[in-house]
Amino acid sequence: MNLQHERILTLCESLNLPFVAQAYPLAAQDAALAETAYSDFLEGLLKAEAAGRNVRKQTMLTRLAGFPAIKTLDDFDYEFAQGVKRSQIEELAGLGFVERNENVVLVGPSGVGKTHLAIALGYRAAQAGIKTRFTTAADLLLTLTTAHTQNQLKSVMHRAINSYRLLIIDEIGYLPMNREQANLFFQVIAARYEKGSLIVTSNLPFGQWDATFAQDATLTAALLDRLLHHARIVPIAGESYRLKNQRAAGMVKSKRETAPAA
Ligand SMILES: Nc1ncnc2c1ncn2[C@@H]1O[C@H](COP(=O)(O)OP(=O)(O)OP(=O)(O)O)[C@@H](O)[C@H]1O
Repeated sequence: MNLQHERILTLCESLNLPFVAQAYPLAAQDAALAETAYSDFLEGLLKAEAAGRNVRKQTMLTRLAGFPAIKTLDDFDYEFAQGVKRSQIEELAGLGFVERNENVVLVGPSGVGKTHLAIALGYRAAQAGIKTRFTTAADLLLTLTTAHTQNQLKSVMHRAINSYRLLIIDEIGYLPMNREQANLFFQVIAARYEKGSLIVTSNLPFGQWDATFAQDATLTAALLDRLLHHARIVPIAGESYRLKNQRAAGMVKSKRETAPAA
């Protein structure tokens, strides 16, 4: 414990300053060579600690979000996605909608980039320090029905739904729900209403949502009312990006080619 280096490392550990501990030997050497002012040296070390903590938090929030893959807005091809306005997506990327507890609804056929955009916005949020969670409608329902049968709905609603500032629910519309599932889903939307942001994706136009929600037109109307009251809707049209290469190689026909002649 006689070496100053060891004493500094011990102090950094007890004061929880891991990034100062990491940065200081080189920073001290550089400062001695450059005859840096003591205050600049200290500021540099504190900046290293702040930057290190920020990266650690971003990594933790990205892991916590449970994205199935990382997709970014830089990877998104706006030329391909029909109807998506770059200006609208860039405005959403500013994350003001999360501050205002508003929702984003991405609607369009399979493969047009709804999940890609939802993840990209969620990733932005996690990078900005916002507690975010990605789930599919099917996984969410499984969690909720299990909690319901185990009489733990309240605590699971808090842990899996309300504790996140941004909740992404992917693929609404692919699985028809029974009445109990539709009720549970309604509770999620109602619990988040004006309290936290949602990004949802669906392949179904809103007029067909009752087909998913147990054919219950009243419940579907109440759900859409809450979801869409403060929402930005992003309609996406066009062909599936997944089949882009096959179409280009002539292995799959485009929608235009398969449409009946007018
Ligand atoms: N405009 C685009 N630019 C770049 N990649 C895209 C674009 N659209 C889709 N992709 C890619 O194509 C694949 C399918 O897209 P995605 O899963 O986002 O589609 P989706 O609309 O959610 O479809 P589904 O309803 O079937 O889930 C992903 O790998 C995604 O990154």
